[in-house]
Amino acid sequence: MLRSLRIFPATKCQLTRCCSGFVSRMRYLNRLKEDDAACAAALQDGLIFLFHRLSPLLQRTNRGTLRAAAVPSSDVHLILQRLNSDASLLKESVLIGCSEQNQAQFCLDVGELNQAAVEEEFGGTFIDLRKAFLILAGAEVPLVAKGQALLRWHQTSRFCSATGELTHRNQAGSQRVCNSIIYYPKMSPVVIVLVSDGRRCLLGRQSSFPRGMYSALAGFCDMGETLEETLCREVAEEVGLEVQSFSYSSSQHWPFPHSSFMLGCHASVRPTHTQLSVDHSELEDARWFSLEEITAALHVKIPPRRGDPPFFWLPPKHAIANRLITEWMERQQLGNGEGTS
Ligand SMILES: NC(=O)C1=CN([C@@H]2O[C@H](COP(=O)(O)OP(=O)(O)OC[C@H]3O[C@@H](n4cnc5c(N)ncnc54)[C@H](OP(=O)(O)O)[C@@H]3O)[C@@H](O)[C@H]2O)C=CC1
Ligand SMILES: [Mg+2]
Repeated sequence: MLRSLRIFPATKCQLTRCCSGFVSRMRYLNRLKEDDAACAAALQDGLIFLFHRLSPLLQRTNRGTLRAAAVPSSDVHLILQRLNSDASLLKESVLIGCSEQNQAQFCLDVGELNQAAVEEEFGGTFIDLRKAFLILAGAEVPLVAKGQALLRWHQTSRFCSATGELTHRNQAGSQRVCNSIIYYPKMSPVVIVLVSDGRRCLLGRQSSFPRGMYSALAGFCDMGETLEETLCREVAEEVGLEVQSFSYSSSQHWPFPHSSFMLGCHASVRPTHTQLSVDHSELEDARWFSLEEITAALHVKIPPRRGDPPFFWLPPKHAIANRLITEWMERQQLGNGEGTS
């Protein structure tokens, strides 16, 4: 069996950090993680993405679209006071990034407050993240994903699994400590792979997906597995195919189900061995799709509205599955569908 790994040329925005501020921003963020006083000071001038029981606050823009609300910390402080909240709530904010203007970005879960009252004060709505992911676009999507993942981790890591005692977080929220034991946020590695036979690509759907949505195949890495072992095993398990070659594309953090590190790949199977044997305990359906079908689906507006005729649609633009499918389509259009595509 041939199993080769090729690295795709990185896109400009991924690796060419030509703006000189990048290094200073990264060093600033690192300092905020290590220095509680500096982080507390940054919080006073920071921007906060609000959540209520892990659902992000979305506000309507002037153009009628929805976007995740990044609220100045001083405004959050005033509104929390108006809602009679304990001032210590603001300190529970977790550091998630730094804007190009060097303004620290945080997330905060106000789940202990009345949801309707907070929504009214901030002029927005808390929306379940899975639904929000189908609506949101733009640079703040990864921040919202990271914020929810970190908030979830803090909410489920309050006790030390060795001693049973309470753990304590640093101001940035990048770690929790019990005596000498330090806990860091955890992610599960997942391989996501777009399989092609050179002419068509393979998509599947789980019964839990929204109606009509198909995506690339994905699976969690087992302990001790390499990326390539997981990829070949998952394709064999889920659709009964043997991968001939594959190439790495790119990666993404994904907050579901509990924070996954998605490693995106393309894989090819022999055009003579494309008969699917779908494991229906894992996938409701899996099918080969032509270039024409994929091109049309990439232009469908999502999520479909109630009453729309049944059609298949693809994950949103910011999902790595969409990136893999778009890459495949572009290479097919260039007539370069052979090899690892
Ligand atoms: N960003 C994107 O574009 C996409 C992201 N994804 C993500 O990839 C993830 C993995 O894909 P999926 O097909 O579900 O994975 P798998 O094919 O590995 O199947 C999921 C099952 O694996 C078991 N499992 C093993 N390790 C873990 C772990 N660390 N965490 C949770 N379950 C585990 C569970 O089984 P049991 O409960 O029986 O133990 C679970 O139900 C999905 O959760 C989804 O969020 C998927 C498609 C697109
Ligand atoms: Mg799977």
